[in-house]
Amino acid sequence: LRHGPSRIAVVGGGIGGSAAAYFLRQKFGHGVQLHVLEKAVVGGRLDTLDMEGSAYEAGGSVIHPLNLHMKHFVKELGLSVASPQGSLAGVYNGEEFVFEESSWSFINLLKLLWHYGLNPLRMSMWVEDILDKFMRIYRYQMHDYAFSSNERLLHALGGDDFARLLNQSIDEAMQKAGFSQKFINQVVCPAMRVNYGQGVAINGFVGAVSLAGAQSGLWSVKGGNKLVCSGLIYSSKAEVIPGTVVSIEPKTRSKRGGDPVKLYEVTYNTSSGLTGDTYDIVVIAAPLGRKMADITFRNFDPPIPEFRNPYHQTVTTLVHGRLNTSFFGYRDPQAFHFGAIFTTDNPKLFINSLGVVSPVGDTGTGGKLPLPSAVWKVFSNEELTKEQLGLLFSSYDSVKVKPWLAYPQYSTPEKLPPIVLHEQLYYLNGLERAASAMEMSAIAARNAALLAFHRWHGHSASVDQEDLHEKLKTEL
Ligand SMILES: Cc1cc2nc3c(=O)[nH]c(=O)nc-3n(C[C@H](O)[C@H](O)[C@H](O)COP(=O)(O)OP(=O)(O)OC[C@H]3O[C@@H](n4cnc5c(N)ncnc54)[C@H](O)[C@@H]3O)c2cc1C
Ligand SMILES: CC(C)=CCC/C(C)=C/CC/C(C)=C/CSC[C@H](N)C(=O)O
Repeated sequence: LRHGPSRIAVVGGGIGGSAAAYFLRQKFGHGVQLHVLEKAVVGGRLDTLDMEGSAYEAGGSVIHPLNLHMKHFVKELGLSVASPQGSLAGVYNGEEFVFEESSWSFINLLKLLWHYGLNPLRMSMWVEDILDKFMRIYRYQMHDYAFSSNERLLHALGGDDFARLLNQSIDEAMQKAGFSQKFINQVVCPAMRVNYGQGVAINGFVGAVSLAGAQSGLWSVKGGNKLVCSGLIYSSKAEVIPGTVVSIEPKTRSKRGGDPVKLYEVTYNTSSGLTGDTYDIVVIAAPLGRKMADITFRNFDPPIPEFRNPYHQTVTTLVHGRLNTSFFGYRDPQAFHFGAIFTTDNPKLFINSLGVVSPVGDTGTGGKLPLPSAVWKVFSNEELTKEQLGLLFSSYDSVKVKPWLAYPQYSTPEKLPPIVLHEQLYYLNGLERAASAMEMSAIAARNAALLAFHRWHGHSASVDQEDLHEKLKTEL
């Protein structure tokens, strides 16, 4: 029997890296030394901004009720759940509201039927069907199965349907499924713009995830979602090493009287200069690319190919102020009841969405009306100018801005990067090119930990099994 590895490095301390540390500890046990190398702060794209003494989610904020890994982490770490406050939504096309939610659910139903016929109901069923297939991952992972590529993982969940979704835009996928263009433009497109800052040209899979992100029952972590990352790293007893990984190189060390040992030399930049360490296994949990985790893979034979990995800028702007309702065509502020404004695709619009937000410590007021002066979260592709802020708000006290390289710039056909970069060198964030969400990184993390474990011990039967859905039907 092969000994376990002595040392494992995880590059990146976001939700992907911290979940990887947690699952690696679970699989490899307490004998292995775990390092999480982080160039900035633990949490990555889960972070808060402070405004007037309270903290607000500025990155990943909402979690789906069926995101079972996130749910498990929160329970395991003893954290609490916060439910976002409900507010009335409107869809603005740059000139007028094309849909206005009512506080009466019956009126809403009639409005939806009047505007879009059965499209909304059919969309719920369409998304539900995709979610049902997606949920198979939990059963596979519970039974310790891993996948060596992102394509195989997705194929094991949704077969050719998921492969097709990656090859066509959400616009094409929904048109083919019989949804009306009016519904796609006025309902589906605004959901893509608020969630991914991109329109309906994004791939059908991320489009479906985005629609799931508009369902009811969404939640977040009381105190901030990033608490999950610090909690997972603490519970995995991993050591956080502050440093920017700049290169990884394979090395072979000869052992007296034994077989040569294969290792990876990881070089990283710290405040006191360049340094390095060697590891048996390395898991990269940060998006690779020139503008991202710019890591050089030295002396690999064959070389590790570079893959195109463009990321999209989303700017989060928090504003404590009074909305200028006349910008949205409401002369009388009293008549303006929306707390969430979504937008259709109009090049003249300089925002993707704006909505009233609560501090992370707050469970929300449960009220439906925005306060006259509230904290608004604005998503835009570019930083808002003073003039633009002046157009949106009649007055404001404070503004906080956080630009992100937030999500992959999606296009079709979507090619997914490899998971296995070398024998014991793994890459998590390729799955983000299918869809970026906290749960996707957690799923990729568990898969990488299982894969590393099975490949280390030569358990080939637990990797890339076909027809798992059928095989597991008879298992408890
Ligand atoms: C504005 C915004 C809103 C979002 N909203 C939601 C939402 O509501 N729900 C949802 O599910 N998802 C949401 N997401 C997406 C979600 O936040 C991400 O999918 C998820 O957080 C990605 O986690 P990760 O750990 O894979 O990557 P990251 O969080 O990017 O973590 C990578 C880490 O690696 C570090 N790093 C990078 N390069 C190096 C290097 N060379 N050496 C060492 N460390 C390095 C980085 O500093 C970072 O901490 C949102 C994202 C943004 C930006
Ligand atoms: C992975 C699955 C099955 C579901 C995830 C659904 C989900 C929570 C999607 C949201 C993804 C996302 C990138 C949202 C960004 S904006 C979020 C929110 N509207 C905000 O205002 O911050």
